[in-house]
Amino acid sequence: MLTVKHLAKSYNGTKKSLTDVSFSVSPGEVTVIIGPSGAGKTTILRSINQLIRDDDGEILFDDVDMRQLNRRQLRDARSHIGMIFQNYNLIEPLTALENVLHGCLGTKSNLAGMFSLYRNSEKTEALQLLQKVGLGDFAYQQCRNLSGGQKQRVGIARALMQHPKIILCDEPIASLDPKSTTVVMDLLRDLATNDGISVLINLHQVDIARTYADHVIGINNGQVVFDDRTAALTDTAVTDIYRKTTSSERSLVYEG
Ligand SMILES: Nc1ncnc2c1ncn2[C@@H]1O[C@H](COP(=O)(O)OP(=O)(O)OP(=O)(O)O)[C@@H](O)[C@H]1O
Repeated sequence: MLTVKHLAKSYNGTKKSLTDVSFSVSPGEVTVIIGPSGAGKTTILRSINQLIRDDDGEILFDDVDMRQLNRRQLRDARSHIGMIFQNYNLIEPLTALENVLHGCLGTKSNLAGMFSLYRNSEKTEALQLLQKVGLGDFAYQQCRNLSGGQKQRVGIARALMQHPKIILCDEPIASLDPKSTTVVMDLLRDLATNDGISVLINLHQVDIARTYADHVIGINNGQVVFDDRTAALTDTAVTDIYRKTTSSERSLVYEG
């Protein structure tokens, strides 16, 4: 359903943040990307829905290359891709319900979106989604009054409002305590297993990757150094993924 081929990205024209990155994400699976800080995990995730423009490669989402789409086509494709962020990206003064409703803005005309005109069926669905993530009683609370774990669950409900085929999560638990981490990861796992939604997650916590992932991709220095089922993620493999790159290896990546 998602295949990334030979993706390359340089932010400043010389240093390559990604070099020839290829991998696939299967339907209904949790795929976790791990790797040291600065390895390129966020760059990969943001390239998939073209929040940043990569330099080379293919991003096949349901066999269509995201890189070749015009603005309207890209907006349409993005409406099937949910995003979950470390800092939640909610509108804090608005209620949980209003934030979830924002998930369907991508399907509305500019005018309806500007005036936040939602159908009753959409409001009902947003309430149901808040119940699904365990926040039925918080629908009318301003998001600024919610805990981090609750905010992330609002973010998940907002993504679900898009009826996504895939949810991209950039360090979704980085700001959460262990209890909230479990709630959020259980929820993401459940969406893959029971709703058939593909979930692609950038994580720093190897133990969480081992617990929740079907498939792990290891990135080091802008390159894929591990791509296998979770059972193959041995301690040796983890050490290799997190190894420091030597200056000669880095110079390979720096070449133009
Ligand atoms: N906007 C930018 N301008 C210039 N360089 C950037 C930009 N964003 C990222 N980079 C560089 O690209 C490389 C990959 O960054 P990226 O944020 O994708 O890594 P990451 O693996 O997600 O790191 P972290 O785990 O710390 O979030 C790093 O060397 C980073 O400094």
